Amino acid sequence: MRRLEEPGRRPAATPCGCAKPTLETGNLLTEPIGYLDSCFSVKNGTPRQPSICSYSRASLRIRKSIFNNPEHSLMGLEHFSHVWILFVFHKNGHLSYKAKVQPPRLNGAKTGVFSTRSPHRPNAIGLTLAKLEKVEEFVHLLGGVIYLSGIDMIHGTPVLDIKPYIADYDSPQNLMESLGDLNMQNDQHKPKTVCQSDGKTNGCDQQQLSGYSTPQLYQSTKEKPKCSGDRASEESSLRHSDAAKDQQCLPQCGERAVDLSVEPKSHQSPNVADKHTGPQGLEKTLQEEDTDKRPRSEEGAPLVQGNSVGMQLRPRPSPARTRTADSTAPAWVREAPTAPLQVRFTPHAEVDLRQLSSADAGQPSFRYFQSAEEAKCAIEAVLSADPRSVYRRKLCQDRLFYFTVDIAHITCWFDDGFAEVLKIKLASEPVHTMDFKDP
Ligand SMILES: C[S@@+](CC[C@H](N)C(=O)[O-])C[C@H]1O[C@@H](n2cnc3c(N)ncnc32)[C@H](O)[C@@H]1O
Repeated sequence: MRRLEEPGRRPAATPCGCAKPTLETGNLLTEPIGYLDSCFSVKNGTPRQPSICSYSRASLRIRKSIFNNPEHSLMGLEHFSHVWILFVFHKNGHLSYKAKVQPPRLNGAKTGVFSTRSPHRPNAIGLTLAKLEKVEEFVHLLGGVIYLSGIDMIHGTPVLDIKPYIADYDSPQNLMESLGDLNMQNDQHKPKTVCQSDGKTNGCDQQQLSGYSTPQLYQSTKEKPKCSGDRASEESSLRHSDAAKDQQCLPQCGERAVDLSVEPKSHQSPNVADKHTGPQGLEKTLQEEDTDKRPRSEEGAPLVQGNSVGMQLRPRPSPARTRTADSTAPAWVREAPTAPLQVRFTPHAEVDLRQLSSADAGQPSFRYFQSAEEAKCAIEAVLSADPRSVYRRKLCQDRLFYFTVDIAHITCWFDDGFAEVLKIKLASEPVHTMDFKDP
């Protein structure tokens, strides 16, 4: 039986003295899901990033004690080509509270720890994108094993979690209507503004401050975000548009590369998309895969050498899978159970939104959004993707749906193929920028 609380670890107390559950405070007591068997035994010589050596190999046996039904934990993972591994830099000796570090590439110069991948960090947590070579299900009394390549972790590394790499979610190229698309269409290559504060005075250059001179996180801009009034129809038309036309089009800002799907190539299954770039340098492209020169088994699968792993790679089962230029994932991660919804605003809701964003009449204005248009885009994006739970969508379709974003409390309803915003009011508890303040 797992112990949830260790002696000595106390849940943090609230100002009123009551104990707060550890998850609420972020004081997580970690329990490694397994310890890595790695081809690297010591830090010295271990690649500094996974992309450096795609043949560096490791395996991870999942500890059975972690789950109630351990045999299920790896289910479905074999459909992904890459995984994120979250781990502890256990050979660092101690946690590091140095705010500046000297990454090797800076050749002796220092920079802030959060701008680096340094192993010396306050929580000693590492993040590696590795290629998933094989998944071995749980057998009898033994925990399941995953086999990885392209790793930068040493033997014995405690692993905290595994998450699938999903190009649609994890690659900035595939982000829909990112803030960058909305606000920075013309200054993509400009360095970001950095404010340096000595704690007493604001050390920002006045020019740089222009966007931050109010207490808001963001200040309104005059720039109108390019937010399509009807994303749902845009998406579906893009999806179904003729391939030749698609191929001539390069994705514009705000468009999703994923939507410009090309006709599947003859060797691909129909739901395979060959569009995304992904973990660079980690995986071979489709073409390269065919010219792989590694030793092969009789079945044609590349044979992996290496004593700790000693495995033979088999072609993974490929049910409905979506393939990007560099990674694969099961099709379900891209195929939402429902088509994107059209989003409408009643005239009343439009007025509400304008009122909410008007800075006059003592009305608080948005803290995160830069304008009413941006707020509208955000609301559209949220609703278009149908934020309802499956239960609500299937069994309580006629219920009003509420959510809060920034200072806006939104009331809407759904029907076949659309969501309609009925009312937008000032939220009684707007989303705060900081829930936990420094003491
Ligand atoms: C620069 S870190 C990057 C790790 C990860 N990709 C990240 O960005 O969080 C990689 C280096 O950490 C060191 N390292 C790997 N595993 C470690 C462990 N378990 N404890 C301490 N250091 C480790 C090795 O020297 C390796 O070269």
